[in-house]
Amino acid sequence: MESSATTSSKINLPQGTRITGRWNGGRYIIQRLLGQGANGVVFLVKREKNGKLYALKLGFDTLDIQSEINVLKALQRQGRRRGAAERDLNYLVEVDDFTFQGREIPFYVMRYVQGEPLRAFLARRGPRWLDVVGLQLLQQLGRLHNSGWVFGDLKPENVLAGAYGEVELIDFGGVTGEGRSVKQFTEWYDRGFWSAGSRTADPAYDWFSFAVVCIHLLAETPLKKAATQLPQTRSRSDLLAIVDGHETLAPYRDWLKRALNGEFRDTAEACRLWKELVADRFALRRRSRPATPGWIVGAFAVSVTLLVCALYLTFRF
Ligand SMILES: Nc1ncnc2c1ncn2[C@@H]1O[C@H](COP(=O)(O)OP(=O)(O)OP(=O)(O)O)[C@@H](O)[C@H]1O
Repeated sequence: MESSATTSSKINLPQGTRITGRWNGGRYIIQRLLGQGANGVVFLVKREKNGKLYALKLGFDTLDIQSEINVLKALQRQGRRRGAAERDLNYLVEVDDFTFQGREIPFYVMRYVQGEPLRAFLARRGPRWLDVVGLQLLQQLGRLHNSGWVFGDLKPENVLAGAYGEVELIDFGGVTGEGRSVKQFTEWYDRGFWSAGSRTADPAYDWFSFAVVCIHLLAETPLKKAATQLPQTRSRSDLLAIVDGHETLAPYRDWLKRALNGEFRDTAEACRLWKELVADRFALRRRSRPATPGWIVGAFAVSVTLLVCALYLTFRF
């Protein structure tokens, strides 16, 4: 049995602690705790060699963290073969063990993603930003799907959004090869939980989770209610009814229904249709803008400019 003093969930490493890799000798100084999940604890660290900031994840369970590392390595290998952007190839920095109180604790170092969880981001910036972050997220999923992977555990906590709505997926613990059984999932976003299909990894599994993420972000109360029903009465039609019945979801209605029913040809089509709905909404807003008092226009201008920049960047890349 594992001693509780040395499980990484119990490790309370203060700022300034140096983590030295047993095999590669990489040295990292802890700056602060970034977060803690089921599989590990993540610190913001500074690499001694170059003074750069990274995120370092110490694993609670050797097998779980090893499977995460295997996926990240495989993604990197595939990316290299396909000539992926340098930035994507540099996500995983290094893998090693840290000796703490006589025990080896596996860790890996990854790019530090500066951003805030999706829910906090939308709460602060407004729900309209879902247009931008949604597209970015679908594009990221598309890249994974093109390489034969499915993200699996898609939920708002696993998406970090930056100042311009650029998004990054974190926590690759649920990433599963297409055709295999999804490794890690969270009830609400899981197709099986809603008796809406299998837990076999396919791109449609991620579209479904993405749709539930949107419902969660824009219509949380009815989702909560539907999710607490008995398993035998809970179904995909509950989600479709929420999509039909809630005005906040109206702009995304057709798209969400297709996602819940797994009706896209592929993720590229899901992206294209999302782009179209965003463009339609943007055009409609421009046409129907009422005459607004000058001071509101002024106050609003900054956030609109940011949103327009983000839309522009999103469509360009
Ligand atoms: N690359 C990163 N950059 C910045 N913050 C990160 C990064 N990776 C993880 N985090 C932070 O650490 C938290 C925990 O990380 P992660 O989700 O990978 O752990 P986990 O144990 O797999 O979680 P879960 O319980 O969701 O499976 C995240 O919610 C996030 O706030």
